[in-house]
Amino acid sequence: MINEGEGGALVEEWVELANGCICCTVKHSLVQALEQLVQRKERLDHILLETTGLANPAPLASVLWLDDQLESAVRLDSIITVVDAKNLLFQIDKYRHLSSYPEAIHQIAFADVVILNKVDLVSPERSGDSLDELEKEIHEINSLAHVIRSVRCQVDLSEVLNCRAYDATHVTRLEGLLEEHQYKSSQNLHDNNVRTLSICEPLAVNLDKVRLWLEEILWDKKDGMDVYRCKGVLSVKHSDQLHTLQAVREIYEIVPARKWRTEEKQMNKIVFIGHHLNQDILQDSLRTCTLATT
Ligand SMILES: Nc1nc2c(ncn2[C@@H]2O[C@H](COP(=O)(O)OP(=O)(O)OP(=O)(O)O)[C@@H](O)[C@H]2O)c(=O)[nH]1
Repeated sequence: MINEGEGGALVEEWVELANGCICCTVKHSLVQALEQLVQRKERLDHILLETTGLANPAPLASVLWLDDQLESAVRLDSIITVVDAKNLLFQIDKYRHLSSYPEAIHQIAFADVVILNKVDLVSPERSGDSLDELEKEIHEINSLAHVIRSVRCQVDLSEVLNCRAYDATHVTRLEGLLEEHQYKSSQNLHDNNVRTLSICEPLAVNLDKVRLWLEEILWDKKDGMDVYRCKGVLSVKHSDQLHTLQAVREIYEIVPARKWRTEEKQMNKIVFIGHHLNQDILQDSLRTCTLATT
């Protein structure tokens, strides 16, 4: 980190972490280092953490999100993935018939914002290579991601900072995402691809049952399903509150966010991003959470 010291001199400061990749071995010391940094600075607006191009964002996202729940001074705002528009299709095509996925796919799947960069290198005339096609590919993996096209990553900062993507009480944004998802996802991929799908249930659910249901999916990988992220709104029995649901890998959070409005149709709507997702199993098993406890 480079700062202005006394008399305008530039001062370099280092926070040293034990040798290791921040996405796995040193994640806890990273959080401590971030907290120290915040305490030492008078004013720090944002921290941008750039991982290596081969990092899987999941462990880091989980640990920062968890830390946020522990009321740390540092909170996870959003995951931003920069995609090379020239090479994206090549990367995606490589995995189509494989059972494992390159990190490029994980990084799109976990992203809240995707910066589709180097758009100047994509020719709009070539069929199958247009920017719309690229956006469609991204949304088939993750229809909740906000895609911004750019050249040399020149983007409006308001689109990438203060997104509050993990803020359970920021319901307006979440509802907007769930609404947009309907138009973006084509739902025509095979079940074993990394993709987004959504389920709806009009009847109110039993909260304890939903927790067990979710834990079976996220922790036990019910029927081989592997969920990366999950977002949704819940209509909970005996509650006048709209509840929000968020999950990153095994960690999830369900919180009351606001009162249902009288004109609103109360329902459960949940979007899953992951692979081997089975819409029928998810839909049917959620329905059992609406039944009375026996
Ligand atoms: N035409 C064009 N070139 C770009 C754009 N963005 C970056 N470049 C060039 O692409 C080359 C590689 O840069 P990046 O893709 O940013 O490199 P990177 O993968 O982030 O590299 P590391 O940070 O070292 O991992 C450089 O020569 C950049 O000038 C863009 O939008 N359009």
